[in-house]
Amino acid sequence: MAAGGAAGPGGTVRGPNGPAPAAGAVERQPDRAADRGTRCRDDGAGRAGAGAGPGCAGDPAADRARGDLSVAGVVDAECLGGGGDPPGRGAGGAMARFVITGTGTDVGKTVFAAGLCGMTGAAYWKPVQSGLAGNVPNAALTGDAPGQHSACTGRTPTTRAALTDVAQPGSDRAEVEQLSGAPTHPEAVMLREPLSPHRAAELEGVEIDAEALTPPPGARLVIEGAGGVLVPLTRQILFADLFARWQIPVVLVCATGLGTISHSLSAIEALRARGVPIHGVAFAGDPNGDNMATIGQIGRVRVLGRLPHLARLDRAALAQAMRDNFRAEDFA
Ligand SMILES: Nc1ncnc2c1ncn2[C@@H]1O[C@H](COP(=O)(O)OP(=O)(O)OP(=O)(O)O)[C@@H](O)[C@H]1O
Ligand SMILES: C[C@H](N)[C@@H](CCCCCC(=O)O)NC(=O)O
Ligand SMILES: [Mg+2]
Repeated sequence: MAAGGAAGPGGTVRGPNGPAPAAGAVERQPDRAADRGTRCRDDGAGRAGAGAGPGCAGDPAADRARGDLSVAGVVDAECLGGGGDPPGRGAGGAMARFVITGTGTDVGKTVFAAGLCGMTGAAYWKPVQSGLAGNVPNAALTGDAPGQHSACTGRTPTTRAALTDVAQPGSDRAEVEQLSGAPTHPEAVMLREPLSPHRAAELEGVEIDAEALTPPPGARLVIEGAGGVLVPLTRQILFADLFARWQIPVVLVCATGLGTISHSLSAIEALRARGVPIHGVAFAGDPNGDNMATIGQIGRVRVLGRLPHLARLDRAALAQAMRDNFRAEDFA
């Protein structure tokens, strides 16, 4: 069975209030820093100097908007002459399409994607979802042979979940609808086991046709990958390869705590090696100004903000946290 294609049956998009309008196409984006004229001077001490433009450390409004970033002296890529990757803004500001990827699974991509959809009015699409049988990784399910897998799960290998215009409980799509009310596109591929898509697909006898995975139309779109940047879709094609083909700017969601520097810089290198445009990094987790600054500086990426852990995660709290910690104009 081959699986793939744009946004499921008919390329439809649904929200709580019914189908949303769809228009537009993917296009390569011009340089945003030049567009905004916001490159900043670095004073040599890792902090933007006087005259820093909006969006750079040293700009009081930007610092306020980014919460603790200014405290640690974060210098974003624009300030260091980095951040030269193509941005998420198209000619005339008409297009705002972003891929949300991350350093790994469970880093907070779906929650950030929901927040971004809520903040910008974008629609959401997750092309490939694995783990509908329970989004909890289970080492016992990673056996090589389908027979072993079957024995571990105590049932015969599943068939691919039916594509539906209604978000499936437990899917990232359902979580985004709940947390944002955004219109969502059906997944192109849904797989039951909480495994890398290539393996979940093999266990179900599904052949993922990566060539056929084409983003749905729409000027405002947030696309979420599965797991981290080098997760295999098939044994030949990784998510980063797909992003390179699409040339849609990615936002890399990174943790803030110990271990994130190497994970984040590795992901950035992998994306750059494939020519994937990086829009910036969105952090998720507790404050850690130096980790964020270090990743921004060494990775030459724009630091877009940090989404804190929310004790009560609901639509209102997420919308408020996005307003407090990110700037909508950075995603315009
Ligand atoms: N800011 C936050 N506040 C509270 N809980 C959060 C926050 N961000 C993420 N979580 C929780 O952490 C878990 C993992 O987050 P999330 O589902 O967004 O990860 P993910 O990167 O999308 O993973 P996957 O690779 O499976 O798509 C979820 O239970 C989610 O509700
Ligand atoms: C099961 C997870 N939740 C996720 C897939 C994560 C794959 C991680 C593979 C790896 O890096 O080892 N699926 C998904 O986002 O649809
Ligand atoms: Mg997710």
